Amino acid sequence: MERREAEKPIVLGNVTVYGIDDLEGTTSRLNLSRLTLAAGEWLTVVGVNGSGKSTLARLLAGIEPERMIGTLERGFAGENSCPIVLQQPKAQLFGETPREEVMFALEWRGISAEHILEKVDQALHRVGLTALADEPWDRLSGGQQQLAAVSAATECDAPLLVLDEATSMLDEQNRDTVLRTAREFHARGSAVVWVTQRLDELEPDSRVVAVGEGSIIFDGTGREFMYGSAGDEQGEDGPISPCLRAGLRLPYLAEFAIELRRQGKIADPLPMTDREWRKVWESGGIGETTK
Ligand SMILES: Nc1ncnc2c1ncn2[C@@H]1O[C@H](COP(=O)(O)OP(=O)(O)OP(=O)(O)O)[C@@H](O)[C@H]1O
Repeated sequence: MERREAEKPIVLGNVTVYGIDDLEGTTSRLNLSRLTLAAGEWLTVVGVNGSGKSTLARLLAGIEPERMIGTLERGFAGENSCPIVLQQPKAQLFGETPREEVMFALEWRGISAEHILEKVDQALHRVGLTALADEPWDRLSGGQQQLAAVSAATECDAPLLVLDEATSMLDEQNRDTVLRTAREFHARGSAVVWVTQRLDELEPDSRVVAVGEGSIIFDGTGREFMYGSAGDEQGEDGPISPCLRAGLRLPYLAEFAIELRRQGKIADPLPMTDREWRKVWESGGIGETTK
């Protein structure tokens, strides 16, 4: 790909994705006027069940549904569709076992035969699947299949990786492993689309898009999504949280931060991370807390 093309964003313009029989009707699965994704960006997509997250994630990965109108410029992602980890991993697995799955990914990446076996072992070890490497899929749990799919997808050398609720079947430890693996992939310069229902996975300064009833209802930082900003509709206690507008429940600690702000005990920017909360406790919970 030419250098200039590799720097262009993905752009979705005036996109509507229709449901099964309603191309002539008024309902749609997704309807947005414009959304861009820059090379190397990390984008978290949130929203309630059925809001359109997966439809959006697939589009960003380059998988165009049949009943779609609008434009999809692939920019830095190029013409090929990108690796995507689906909520139900079994639908996407090519190989018969975790080892085969990762091996195919490495072959696709063009890794030479002499290095492949060692790299497959390392990849499976990273996600804790060494002992299950040669087991057929029906002897693995849904979560273990999800780990194999993540392991294969992150071994690819792609400009974009899409993970659609890739931790939905995982316990806390494996969820951390997958999040870390995705962050390492991102640190190598690729863009990542991370679809989640778990608001504790949001980073304060990272971009979040919220989807509601097929529309983009928020596009800003994680902190703005949680706590609102000056430009948002104001309630009695400050800005109304876009998280609530998206129909999602605020995490307990976020509710607590808003209550402390209401009581005048802490000020914006409200804390989100463990480190920021620690500063609140250390400062006695009053005044400028997160800077
Ligand atoms: N293949 C399809 N054909 C027609 N409609 C579909 C198809 N897949 C999904 N839908 C509908 O499109 C809407 C958005 O679905 P989508 O899977 O994008 O939502 P989601 O936010 O990812 O949901 P969840 O969190 O439950 O996975 C839903 O109303 C769903 O019923």
